[in-house]
This record gives sequence, structure tokens and C-alpha cells, in this order.
Amino acid sequence: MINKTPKEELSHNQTALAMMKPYQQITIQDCGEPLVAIPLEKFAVEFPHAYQKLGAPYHLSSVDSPYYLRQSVLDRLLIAQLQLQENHPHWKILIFDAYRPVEVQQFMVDYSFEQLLKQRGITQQSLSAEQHQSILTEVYQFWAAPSLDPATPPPHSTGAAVDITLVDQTGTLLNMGSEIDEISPRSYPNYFENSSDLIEQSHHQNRQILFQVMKTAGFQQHPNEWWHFSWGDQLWAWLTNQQNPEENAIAKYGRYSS
Ligand SMILES: C[C@@H](N)C(=O)N[C@H](C)C(=O)O
Ligand SMILES: [Zn+2]
Repeated sequence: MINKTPKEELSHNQTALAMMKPYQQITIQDCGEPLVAIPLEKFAVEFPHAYQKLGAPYHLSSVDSPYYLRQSVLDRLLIAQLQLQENHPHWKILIFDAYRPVEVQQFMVDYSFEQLLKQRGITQQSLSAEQHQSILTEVYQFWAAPSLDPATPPPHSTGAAVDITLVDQTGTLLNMGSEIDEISPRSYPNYFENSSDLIEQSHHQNRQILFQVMKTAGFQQHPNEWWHFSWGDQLWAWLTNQQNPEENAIAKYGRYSS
């Protein structure tokens, strides 16, 4: 992990502020619903969890597992899976990530920044201020800022967001054409929509199956990420209002604190 100097810390925080997203202006009135354990036997899941494998600090939180969601969000995820199984018996939703403490959000932002440096063969020593800024901007297109401000919680820290994919009746992952968390345009939900390549068309169809069942259950999809869905958080409310301005939706969930 990169140990940030105070100057770098300031620069990370300034970039996060400068990159405030429009959905972060949405009012939050937390309904106080509990965070509940996901019944993992009903879904598909990978063990060990991807971020726990990387050493993410779940132990700092009172909820020390990613497999938690707010009650109504879990209810809707179960509805989405039933919807999926109407057309695809025995297929399952694979839960990649759900509740994420802010400490883990910070860890993953730092990790993703470090990975991009590695991929581009840039060392900390040779990193210019411009490169630093531009790589951080890329990271924040896919990761929410690890804000501790109650008015701008990272979506997963509310317990209302979930990162998922699909497995078929044999437990095999459907090919979505890119890995979860890939920082690239291939992660955009409709990236393969107009492809003439048959394999890429099947990636799009698979993404559409996931999108449709989640939409039916009331979820909104992150505009840059085929795998990220939420119900009741600020992004959900903002997207709902974009689609139907008369809704005036506000967020039902803020950062979860026990
Ligand atoms: C990158 C992905 N795992 C994710 O969860 N992104 C959203 C926007 C987040 O950080 O809340
Ligand atoms: Zn997510």
C-alpha cells in the first residue's frame, strides 16, 4: 500500500472534493432500517471475498463482513433473483460486494490508484503532479470518494448498493466482457451494445439480463459500471429523478452506523 505524504493526502482530498458528483447533492433522510446479513445460501458468492483477500480493513468496523445489506434492499435482491429464475431456472445472482465501511472504501481507492500506477509503469518517485491528478480522476470515475461527511456517504457504506454478476445452472460465471472493477470504458453498461462481433453481442445480452431483473426489482444501475446497483441511496434517488423529474425522490439511506 502507498503511504501517502501529507501533501499527497491533501491532493487526494482536494481531487475528491473537486469531483463531487451531482447525486451527492440529494437530501438524505435515513429511515433507520437495520443492516442485515445476506442469506448467502440463497445466492452465489465467492470465498474468500475479493477485498478481504487484498487485506481490506473490515475489522475496523462494527460490521466486519461485506455480506450485509439494508433489509428492503435485500428483499428486492431476492425478488430480482426470483425474476431471473422465471426465465433461467437455477441461474443465480453472484454477490461480489455489498456493505463497505468507509475505511474499506479508502483502502480500495488507494489500491486502485496503486494498480493503475503499476499498469503504466509509473513509480511513486517519478509521478508528476499532473499524472497524480489524472490517475486519481480516472479512479474516481469508478470509485466513490471515501467521504466521512454524513451528507456525501460512499454508496456501499449506506448498505444500499451491491456489486453483482450472474452464474448459470452449473455455477459458471456468465461472460460480461469485462471484470468487475475494471477501470476502462468496457465497464460501461452499454459498451458492447452496437458491436457486430457475435461474442461481444452475447456480452451485451448477458448484461441486459442482469440489468432487466434488477430494474424490475426497482434498482438503479451505476452509469459507468455494469455490475453496480442500488436502491434507496443518493445515486438511486438522483437517477430516479433524472428519469422522472416529478418523483422528487430523496435518499432513504445515509452512511450506516450501528
Ligand atoms: C468500483 C466499484 N466496486 C464500486 O463500488 N463503485 C462505486 C461507484 C462505489 O465506489 O461506490
Ligand atoms: Zn459498487
